Amino acid sequence: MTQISEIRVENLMIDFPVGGGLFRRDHIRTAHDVSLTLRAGEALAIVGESGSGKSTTARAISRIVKPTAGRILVDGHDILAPGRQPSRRDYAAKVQMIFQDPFGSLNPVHTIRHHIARPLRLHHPDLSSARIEDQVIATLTRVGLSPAAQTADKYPHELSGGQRQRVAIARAVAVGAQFILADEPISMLDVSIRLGILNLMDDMKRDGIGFMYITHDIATARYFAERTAVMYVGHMVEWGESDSVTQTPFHPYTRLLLDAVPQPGRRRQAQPPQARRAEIPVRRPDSRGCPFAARCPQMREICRGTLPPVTQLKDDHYVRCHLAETR
Ligand SMILES: Nc1ncnc2c1ncn2[C@@H]1O[C@H](COP(=O)(O)OP(=O)(O)OP(=O)(O)O)[C@@H](O)[C@H]1O
Repeated sequence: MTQISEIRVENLMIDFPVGGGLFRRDHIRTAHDVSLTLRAGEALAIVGESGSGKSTTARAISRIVKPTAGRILVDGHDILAPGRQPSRRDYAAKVQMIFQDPFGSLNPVHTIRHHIARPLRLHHPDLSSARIEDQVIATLTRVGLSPAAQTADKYPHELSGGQRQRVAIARAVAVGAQFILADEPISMLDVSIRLGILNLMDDMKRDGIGFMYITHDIATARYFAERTAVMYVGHMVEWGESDSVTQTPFHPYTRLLLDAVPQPGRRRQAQPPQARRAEIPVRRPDSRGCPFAARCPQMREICRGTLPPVTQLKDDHYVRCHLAETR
């Protein structure tokens, strides 16, 4: 299986039709000009509140959702271009999604062995049963589900939430995932076991697996991901090296997210009233202005009418904010 070293998303736009009659359909814009790069052995965190377009972006990369515009380049090859599309099965094996609720993706009537062995058989029809069993055991051991033979005999309901998420990761690895798009993989787990899953994914980075880590929690993004992109209503508002984005945040929305992170010994600052009151807006293809304007404590007149351009703050730190233009 050829190795993918980079998945680059360029200027992705995703619109969904909503309501309306047959001929006058309205659209909402879920992703606007999203550009990002996933690299083998690294994690990119996508951080933002509900509805910011994080999952839709991941679904476009995994080819579940067809983008309205933009390019997805896998090692330079545009997989959306006519005639250039890789086989769905091959791509799906290499680029896999895992979800918030691992129970939802496991079938309660089948053992863990079945869940790992079935995709292995599907993707490697030439493997003997003995080899499949060896791989099931090796994979369960690799994700920390030891003793693996005992775990393999169990049913999903006999495992804890953390163990089930490990099974979901094992299943992705078993079929040869090179990139894992992890959509809030720890948010439903007990706080005490979240770190174990993040550490497991961190180990897998060292084996060359690339991650897109979708989260509401900028604190775990900083812990796990080399790079972080903050999204707000379909727009990337700030991105770059995680340390730079989280230690020297520029965008008022990033600062709001960081301010909401509890820190021992620090009293939470009072948030500006605008940041608390405004509704999260719905964006349409013809929406203008900065998506965060209505909530922004530093909103200026230009923010209402003009989408801010991208400003480079440092070597690997970018922001879309009018305030950055007049620094
Ligand atoms: N198939 C669809 N049809 C119409 N609207 C959709 C569709 N899929 C997603 N949306 C809308 O797109 C917006 C972004 O959704 P998305 O799930 O990508 O956000 P998110 O940042 O991942 O949020 P969450 O953390 O809640 O999953 C939401 O307003 C959602 O309702």
